[in-house]
Amino acid sequence: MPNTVFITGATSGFGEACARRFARDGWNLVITGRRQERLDTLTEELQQHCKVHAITLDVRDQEAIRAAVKELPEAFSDIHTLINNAGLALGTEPADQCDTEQWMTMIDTNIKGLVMMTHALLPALKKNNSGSIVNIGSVAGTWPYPGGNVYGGTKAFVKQFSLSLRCDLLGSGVRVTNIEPGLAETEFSVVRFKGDQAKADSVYEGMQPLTANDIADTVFWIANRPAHVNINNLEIMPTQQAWAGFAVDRKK
Ligand SMILES: NC(=O)C1=CN([C@@H]2O[C@H](COP(=O)(O)OP(=O)(O)OC[C@H]3O[C@@H](n4cnc5c(N)ncnc54)[C@H](OP(=O)(O)O)[C@@H]3O)[C@@H](O)[C@H]2O)C=CC1
Ligand SMILES: O=CCS(=O)(=O)O
Repeated sequence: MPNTVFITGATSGFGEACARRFARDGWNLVITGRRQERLDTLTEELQQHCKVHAITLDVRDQEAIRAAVKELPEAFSDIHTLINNAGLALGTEPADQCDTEQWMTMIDTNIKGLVMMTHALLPALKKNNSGSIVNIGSVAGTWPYPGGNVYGGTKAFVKQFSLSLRCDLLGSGVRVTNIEPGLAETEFSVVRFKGDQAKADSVYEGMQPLTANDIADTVFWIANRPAHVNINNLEIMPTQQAWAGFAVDRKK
C-alpha cells in the first residue's frame, strides 16, 4: 500500500511542488491550504497519479486542524510524512515601524499553526514506528538580517522546536527534520510585499534563486531515507547567495 503524505500550504510554492513530487512516486496525498480553487485544480491534476484528499484549512484555526485530522477518510488516516510548510513573511520594516498585526499573523501561522498541526498528527505518525516530520524553517531562523525580526524569530522557533521534538520522539521511530532554505522564487516575496510584483521580482534580480522543485526534491529525499536515518537539519542556499559580514555603527 502506498504511503501517505500530509502537506500544509500545498496551493503554491514549496508545498505545491512537494505534492507533485510525491504524487509522481505514487504516494497518497492530503493537501491543504486556504485557497480552495487551487486545491481543486491540483486535485484534478494529481488524481491521475495517486489518491488525493484536499482540505481547505487555515492553520491558524486550531479547531479546524483538529477536525481535519479527526475526519480523515480511512484511506488517508495512516500518515507517514507530515510536511509542515504553510507559512509566510510579512514586511521587512525595522521593528519600531512594523505593523504588529503582521507580527501576530506570522506567529499564529509559522509557530502556532505548525505546533498544533504537529500535535494533531502525532498519534497517526507514531502508529507505524516509522513516520517522518519535515518542518520548513529558513536560513532566517539562524542568520539575522535587517527587517527579518519576527519572521526570523518564528523560524528560529521552528528550528529549536524540531530539535526538541526529536528528543521527545526518541524511541518512537518518528523522524524530524528542519529544512532551512535560502532565497527561493515562489509567491513568498509577493506575499511579503503585499502583492507588489516589481518589488518581489527585485529580490531575485541578477541571480539564480532556488526553485520550489529544488526544495521538493530535497523533502522527497529526506522522507525516503531508510528508517534508521534521521536528517536533523539541512540548510540549502542558491550558489549565488552567502552571508554578509557584521554591521558596525561607527561614531566619527
Ligand atoms: N521562498 C523562500 O525564499 C523561502 C520560504 N520559506 C518557507 O517556506 C514555506 C513555504 O513558502 P513558499 O512556498 O516559498 O511561499 P508561497 O507563498 O508560495 O506558499 C506559501 C503556502 O503557505 C500557505 N499558507 C500561508 N498561510 C496559511 C494559513 N494561515 N493557513 C494555511 N496555509 C497557509 C499558502 O496557502 P494559502 O494562501 O492558500 O492558504 C501557500 O500554499 C513557508 O513556511 C516559508 O516561510 C523558507 C525559506 C525560504
Ligand atoms: O525564508 C526565506 C528566506 S529569506 O527571505 O528570509 O532570506
